[in-house]
Amino acid sequence: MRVTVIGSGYVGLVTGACLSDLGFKVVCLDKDEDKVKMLQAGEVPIYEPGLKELLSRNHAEGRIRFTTDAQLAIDHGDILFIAVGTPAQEDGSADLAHVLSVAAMVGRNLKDFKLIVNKSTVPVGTADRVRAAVKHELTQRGMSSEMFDVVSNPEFLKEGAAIDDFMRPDRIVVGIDDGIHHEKSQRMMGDLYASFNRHHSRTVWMDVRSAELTKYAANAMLATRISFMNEIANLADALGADVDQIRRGIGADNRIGYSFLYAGCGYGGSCFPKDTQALVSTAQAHGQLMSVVNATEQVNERQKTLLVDRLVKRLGDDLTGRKIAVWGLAFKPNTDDMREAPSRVVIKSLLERGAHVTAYDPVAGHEAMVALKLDCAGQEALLNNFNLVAHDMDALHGVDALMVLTEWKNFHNPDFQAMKLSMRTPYILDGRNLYNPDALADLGIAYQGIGRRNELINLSVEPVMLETPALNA
Ligand SMILES: NC(=O)c1ccc[n+]([C@@H]2O[C@H](COP(=O)([O-])OP(=O)(O)OC[C@H]3O[C@@H](n4cnc5c(N)ncnc54)[C@H](O)[C@@H]3O)[C@@H](O)[C@H]2O)c1
Ligand SMILES: O=c1ccn([C@@H]2O[C@H](COP(=O)(O)OP(=O)(O)O[C@H]3O[C@H](CO)[C@@H](O)[C@H](O)[C@H]3O)[C@@H](O)[C@H]2O)c(=O)[nH]1
Repeated sequence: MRVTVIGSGYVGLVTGACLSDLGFKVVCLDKDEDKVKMLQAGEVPIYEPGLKELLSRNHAEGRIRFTTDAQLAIDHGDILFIAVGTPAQEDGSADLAHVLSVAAMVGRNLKDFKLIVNKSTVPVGTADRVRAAVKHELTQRGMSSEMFDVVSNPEFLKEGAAIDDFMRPDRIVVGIDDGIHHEKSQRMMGDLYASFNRHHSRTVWMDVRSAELTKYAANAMLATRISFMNEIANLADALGADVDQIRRGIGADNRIGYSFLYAGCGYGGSCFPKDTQALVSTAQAHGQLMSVVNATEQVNERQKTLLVDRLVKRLGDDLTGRKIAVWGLAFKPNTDDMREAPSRVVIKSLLERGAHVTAYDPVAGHEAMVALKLDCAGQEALLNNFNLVAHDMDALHGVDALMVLTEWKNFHNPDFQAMKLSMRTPYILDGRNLYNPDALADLGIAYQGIGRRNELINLSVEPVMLETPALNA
């Protein structure tokens, strides 16, 4: 069986690389010529651990190719994956333009039976729309409209751990509807994922609509856990309790489990924010309420501003003359993805208040500049007060505070003594709860985590007063 993957982003490239590594002959199609040229030259346009090695090995062994040639790509695969973006529109609903344009392109190029597998995250009913778009093109060409099937196979990989997630899935959700091709489609999907089902079946078979909704339900559930813990953390701060102890206390209950209970400065990324919005939007369109998911989003919006609110409480609303360091820009470690990263909200807010921001991220610096330029469109002067540095310690010279926004491994055990010497005021706002509050108090570093008994912890290190009294407001 041959595989074509349409869309060479995080999901498409990982899918293509992993399936080629399992022995399938894969063609990856993308409409972005620059991206395809890079891939053909052995470069990888995104940062995802292990991806470069996997692609170059399978490319060298002739199992994976990259192209912009739609006809070649459609001819190649027995299975055609759709893995293009489904970004949020203004009203929160998913933009299906890329998915439907791929469907039409498939219909224009189809010559014999193909199984179209939708891997993009799409609202319920999208498979029907894909089917209709392909049929429309086939009918235009006077061809049989029965020479394809559409199944749903949502993807559950996490960025930063994408290859491991793909190669060792908890489950594989496959939605297939009744119809003349049902048996054939089920057999093809079974063959495709046979390597993952050897010991026990990880495939959960269902109908297409349920599969489409399963993806949103999974992301909304995970996002809800995070927002729930963020609210517990904020309450813990007010009450003098420690959310990390609470996390361990509740995680030990098998019914709850330990995963996705980490409080922090809000969730970001290309999935949770847009998928929760899309779910709410779908529910609205069908006259249903999604109160829990709505609340999850609201809590997350508030959480992204929490660190700035705390800083302002200490230093005043006007941060002119203040220097703030930021460690971590990507929405999570091990990725360069800046989509909906909390750092974007934090940095813009600091710049708008007049602060000078010096930031460091091990890999996302370039993407961060692109994102911040977008965020500051029309207010470009704000970026005069922003600079990126190449080493974490370089961000700290003379700063009034350090904000840690992404839990990259190399931030876990920094040289606190050296940091203290470098900063104007030793004050850390830890958005990912990396540090031990008591240890930092002993070192004489003012510290605020998320839900770490903040009201009780050593904030006795007073902020430095600036020379111009107005700047101390
Ligand atoms: N990123 C993740 O971690 C993740 C995980 C699971 C599911 N998803 C879902 O998978 C889908 C893809 O996400 P992504 O992060 O890989 O997106 P992405 O933006 O990284 O990549 C999408 C790619 O599709 C290409 N493309 C767009 N239209 C095309 C067309 N007509 N023909 C060929 N190529 C086209 C773009 O050029 C781009 O390279 C989304 O629906 C997303 O919600 C993403
Ligand atoms: O306990 C936690 C876990 C995560 N996060 C934050 O949540 C966001 C998302 O993290 P994660 O889920 O690890 O990364 P994604 O790559 O966005 O993966 C999510 O979104 C993908 C796209 O739909 C799904 O495929 C994955 O299953 C789902 O975990 C990040 O900002 C994290 O910092 C927390 O704040 N606390």
